[in-house]
Formats: sequence, structure tokens, C-alpha cells
Amino acid sequence: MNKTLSVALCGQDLLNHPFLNKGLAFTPEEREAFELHGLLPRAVLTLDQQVDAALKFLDALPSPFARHVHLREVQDTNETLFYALLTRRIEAMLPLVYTPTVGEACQRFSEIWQRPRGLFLSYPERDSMDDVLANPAYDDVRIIVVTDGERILGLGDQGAGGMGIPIGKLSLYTTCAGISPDQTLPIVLDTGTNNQDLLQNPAYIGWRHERIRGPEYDAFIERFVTAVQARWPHVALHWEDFSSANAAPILERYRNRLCTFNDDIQGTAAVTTAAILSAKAAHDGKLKDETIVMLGAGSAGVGIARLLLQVMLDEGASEEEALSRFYMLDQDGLILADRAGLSEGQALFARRDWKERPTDFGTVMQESRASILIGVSGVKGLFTEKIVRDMAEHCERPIIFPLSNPTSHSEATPEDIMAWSDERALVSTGSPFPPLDLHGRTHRVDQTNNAYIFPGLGLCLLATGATRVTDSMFMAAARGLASLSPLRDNPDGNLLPPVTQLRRVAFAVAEAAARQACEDGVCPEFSDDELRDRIRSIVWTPEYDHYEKV
Ligand SMILES: NC(=O)c1ccc[n+]([C@@H]2O[C@H](COP(=O)([O-])OP(=O)(O)OC[C@H]3O[C@@H](n4cnc5c(N)ncnc54)[C@H](O)[C@@H]3O)[C@@H](O)[C@H]2O)c1
Ligand SMILES: O=C(O)C[C@H](O)C(=O)O
Ligand SMILES: [Mn+2]
Repeated sequence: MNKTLSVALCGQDLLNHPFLNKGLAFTPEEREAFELHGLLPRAVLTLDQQVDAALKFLDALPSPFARHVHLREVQDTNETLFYALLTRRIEAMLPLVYTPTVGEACQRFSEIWQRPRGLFLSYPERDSMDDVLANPAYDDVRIIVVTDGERILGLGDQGAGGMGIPIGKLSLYTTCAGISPDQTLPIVLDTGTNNQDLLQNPAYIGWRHERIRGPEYDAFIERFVTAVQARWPHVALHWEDFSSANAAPILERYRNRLCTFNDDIQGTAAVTTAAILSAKAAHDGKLKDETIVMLGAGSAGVGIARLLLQVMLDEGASEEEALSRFYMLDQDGLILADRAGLSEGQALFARRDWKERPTDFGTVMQESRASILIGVSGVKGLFTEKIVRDMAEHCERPIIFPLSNPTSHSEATPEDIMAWSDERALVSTGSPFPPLDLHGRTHRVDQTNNAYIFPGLGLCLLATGATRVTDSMFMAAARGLASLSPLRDNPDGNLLPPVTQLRRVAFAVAEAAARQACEDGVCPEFSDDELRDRIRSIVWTPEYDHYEKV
């Protein structure tokens, strides 16, 4: 429904404002009132016509990367058109603005940077942080996605180029959960880079300096959080793509101080748990009877393992029984309790009973007789033919999730996993893959990506005004998502709904998490109806409002 909006800008200033600009869709009356005559060509187009023209242009571009660059240009000139494209063609647009193409965009960010979007807070300019945040343009900010660019997907340190990730994640908050783009703010904390290619690139846009570490880094993060809290006491702060050395410690330091979460740890855990719960529910099984190998023991690996552990405890397993079901590996093999330098999360899942045996992935797979294999290593091809064939030999329906992103870093392709498991595996990936031809039918490949969780979680936080984000809210989100699994009604169905239903997913996740937030006492008590109304009332839709001159 179109509203009437009072607008003070006119002429070039109005056309340069991406949230207010309508391009050729300004009506003749608006062109008169806002001094746009002469600045725009004569034609007046509808939003639908603008969408069609943009799609035609995108189709003619030579690569996903070129399409990403053009979409970013649309986003920076006309956000309504950008979100109309995304909401109407989500399946085609998602891989362009998000994973996998956003990975290449981060790697080539210095080439494509054109216009300011979001904030680059660099270490040398730390004393001016409060002034930068004070800009009145950010008065309405409700949700921030922040990265320091050190672990961008499976692509490693991308320095200030990591900005592509907060921009991409926030465009999903708007597309999937209807959070107004002017309430969102992407931020890069530019603490340097150890990526030699970037340091040697004369065109690098970031701070040309090796990464700061230790007390200086921690003090910079502290300064940032303090400044954010002072500027927006009720903001939701989403951490993304930090190195494993920083991700969990930052979350633990701040989770009881403000409304904050780490998407790689907690969002990933929730979507993976939802996919696994869906698989188990369909086959009437309990998770506590499964054996899980987690390949990768960083943010995602530990986050997923913790939530799956909680599922087993909820099923009635003792902690000892449940922990005995996990085998966690990193690049040095199986994590054993006597290994030095383990993080708290790794120590929880470290094995004590693995004596005098090789700790390599192949041996662990054979001896554990795993039924669930999850890849969050960031390394292509680790799920080999032998690994999959051995697993399929002792397991009727092996659950195999190569979740590493982008596509080029996936532990295996769904096609190979299906071929090696006589089409018996339940497969899902982190990045989008083309559909499979199974038993003569086309089968969509599930994308177990935290995009199924964070938009709805953000919507929950805005709708409830929650002051904290609890782990049980992620469990509720997982169960809310699992309740939408197509496998519930159809034995050949997918684990997760298709990405075309991400909006419906975000609402279900928001409602489930919001109910839990009330239960956990981190927001006021709301009835189910009130929660639904509050969630619905937030939603911004990409349509043009009528403008009247202030
Ligand atoms: N699908 C999703 O929603 C989703 C969410 C988060 C992360 N991920 C992906 O998961 C990967 C890891 O992310 P993270 O945040 O946990 O990173 P991280 O850096 O925190 O952890 C990576 C882990 O993988 C281990 N590893 C590296 N090489 C290995 C090898 N050869 N064998 C076994 N383990 C190895 C490392 O030792 C580390 O424990 C990335 O590719 C990321 O894109 C996917
Ligand atoms: O960004 C994604 O696609 C998912 C996840 O957050 C990742 O880091 O890979
Ligand atoms: Mn991430």
C-alpha cells in the first residue's frame, strides 16, 4: 500500500538519495514539485517497467560478477527498484547479491568500489569513531552487521573488501524479513590485513597495514561496542566472518551486555539443526542415536555441535552419552583432550577415549561409523569418493552436508555424493547448486545456509525489542524452520523449503524466536497475536510512496 511521504530534498539531491530516488518513476506532478524537469528524460515508467528493463539488462551481462556489480549500482541509486528485483526474483538474485558471487565481490572490492555505503571504521581513525557514528543520516539504525574481514566465507582474509558481506547480509534482512533498508547499517572494522596480495595492491581501498592483534585489537572492539551502545542503545548487533580466534571470545564478552549474536556460530547452528531435525523427524529417529563427524572446528563447527548437543540432551541423553556421539576434527585431525591450545568449545567436544590410533579424517570416519558428516572446513574436495562410499556401506541414509562456502570451497558436490552413495544420501550444501536428476526426477539441492535464520531472527529482535539474544532463541528458530520442512508431508521432499519461500521462513523463524524471547524474559510479555502484529507492522515493502513537498 502506498503512503504519502513528506520529502525535503529536491533536484539532484533527491535523485542522489538511493532510498528516496525513483528514477524515471517520478510522476509529472512530482517532477514539477521537486524541480526534476530537465534532470530526467521525458518518459514516466512504473516500478514494474523498471524491473523488466533492469532484468533485461542483467540478462545481457556476461557473468554473475558483472551482474553483482550492476545490482550494487542499482542498490546505490534506487533501493526500491533494487529490492523490487530481489523480492520478485529471489532465486535468481540471491546467488548474485549473496553467496557465492559476493565472495568474488569481496576479493575484487577495490576494483568495484564506487560510492560510499556503510561505514569503514579504521584503526588509525579510532579517535573519531563517535563523531562518525553521530551523523544524523544514521538516526534510525536498528540493525548493524559488522565484520573485520578476516575470514570471508572460505576465502580467508579480504581486509576492507570484506564490506561485501555486511552489505549482502543486510540486503537479505530487507528482502527476506522486510526490514527497511534505512534502518540497517553495514560496518567494516578495518584493523589491517595480512593478505599479501592486498597489501601489495596499489589500488587497495583499506588500511595498508598488517592486522593489529592482542590488547590493541580488543581495545578497538571494546571502543566500537561502547560507541555503538551510546549511539543506539537498542540496536541489534550482528557479528559476521571474524576469524575463529576472535569470533567466540567477542560473542562471549558482549552477549550479556547488549542485543548481539554471531551469525557464523549461532545462525549456522540453527539452520543446520533445522535440516537435521527435519531428516530425523521424517525417519522417526532420535538424534542421540546418531554419530556425528564435524570436519572443521572453528566458529561454525563448534556452534553447530553445541546446538546438536542440546538437542540430544533435550531428547534425554546424559551429557556424557551425548558427547560420546561427536567426533570433531580440524586441519590437524581429530581433536583430542590432551591437545594444547584448545578453545573452550573444542575442549568440550575433544575425545578422551581415542588412544594410539591415527587421528586422520579417513580413520575417524571408519572407526566412528558416522551417520552424519558435516563439512565446515572451508576446504574443497575433502569428502572423497572413499569417505562417502565407506559411509554409505554401513549407513542406509547417510546425512552428508558439505556446508563450506563459496561453491568453489565445498567439501564435495551433491552430484558426486549422490553417485557415490547410490543416491541414498541426504545431501545439503552451504552454497547454491543446480538440481539433481534422481530416479528420473528433478530434485532441488537444499541450501543449508544461515540465510534461513538471521533475517527472521533480526525481525524478532526488532519486533520484540529484545535486550539479549539467548541460545534457546536459536533452538526455537531451528524448530520453527524445521516445522516448515517439505519432508514432513512428502517422503521424497526436501529438508528445507525452497529459497523462494525465504519470506515465509523469516516470519516463522521470527515468531518462534520471539515466543522464546518472551519465555526467556529478554523482552516484555506479548501474546501470540501481539507478537504476530508487531512482526507484521515492521515490514517495509519495495513500492514507491507518493511524495509531497515539505
Ligand atoms: N552454510 C553456512 O551457512 C555457513 C555458515 C558459516 C560458515 N560456513 C562455511 O564454513 C567454513 C568455515 O567457517 P568457520 O567460520 O567455521 O571458519 P573458521 O576459520 O572458524 O574454522 C575453520 C575450521 O576448519 C578447519 N580446517 C581447515 N582446514 C582443514 C582441513 N584440511 N581438514 C579439516 N579441518 C580443516 C580449521 O582448522 C578450523 O577449525 C567456511 O567455508 C564458511 O564459508 C558456512
Ligand atoms: O555467507 C554465507 O553464505 C554463509 C556463512 O555466513 C558463511 O560465512 O559462509
Ligand atoms: Mn559468515
